[in-house]
Amino acid sequence: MEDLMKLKGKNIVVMGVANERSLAWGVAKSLYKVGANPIFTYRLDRSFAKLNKLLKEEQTASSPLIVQCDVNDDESIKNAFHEIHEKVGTIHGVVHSVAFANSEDLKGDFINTSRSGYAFAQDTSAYSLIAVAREAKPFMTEGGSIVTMSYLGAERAVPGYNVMGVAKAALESSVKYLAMDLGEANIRINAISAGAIRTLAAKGVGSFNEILHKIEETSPLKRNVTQEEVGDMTVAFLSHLSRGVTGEVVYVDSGYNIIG
Ligand SMILES: CCCCCCc1ccc(Oc2ccc(Oc3cccc(O)n3)cc2)c(O)c1
Repeated sequence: MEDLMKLKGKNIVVMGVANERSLAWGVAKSLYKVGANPIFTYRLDRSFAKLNKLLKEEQTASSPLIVQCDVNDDESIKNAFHEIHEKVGTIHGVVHSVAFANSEDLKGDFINTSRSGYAFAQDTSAYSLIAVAREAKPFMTEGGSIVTMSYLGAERAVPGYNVMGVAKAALESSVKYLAMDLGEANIRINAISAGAIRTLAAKGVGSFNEILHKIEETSPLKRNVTQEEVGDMTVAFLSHLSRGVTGEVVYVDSGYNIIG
């Protein structure tokens, strides 16, 4: 069978697995399906524990590399990518599935967003992609692909999404500016804009349940999307198949975003 994806044995850094519901874990499962070699980064110890448990259940061939990385800290990002390069050599892809905003900034009126809350959401959810791309680039000597996760709230005003929507707008614009810089190194960078999926993070966003129901009623496919569907489209963006695409945002949302 022709190897269309060309991901066998490729080193893909997956950032942001917090538990079995994380989008990043969906990406990891899709990467195992195509024989790639995921390397994981985590922030909190409880994520490290969850990751180890998930990987044991997944019966992965060799025990994968897991590295601590706090995306609010440039030194931590630099050290993480140096350690990854030391251990696996060339990096062929990076999945950035990391974001955070204070819960008080994810409900009520956006106009009441604090200066510090706004800066923290931007730093964690948007600036972190720039820092990750900068630190990964020197080790992506064979070219490659970077994928980040966004949401419709980057483009539309979605009640409750508030400060995270503005952070995702910055993230999606950063994807285009980073595509400009990374292209000459044959590194592509794109965003997946995922439909609402019940993750640990989703618990922090007000009006989440209403949105899930609305997608079932309104979207062309009349259903919500799954972690696996997001994982598969991310792998497509990491693979040879999307080699002509960079600076793009693709919606994996049952088509919800196209409906007026
Ligand atoms: C009202 C919009 C409903 C659909 C929201 C879909 C969604 C779900 C989760 C998303 O990812 C995060 C990540 C961190 C985040 O900040 C959090 C999460 C939990 C607690 C907390 O204090 N902050 C909020 C959303 C995301 O960007 C988008």
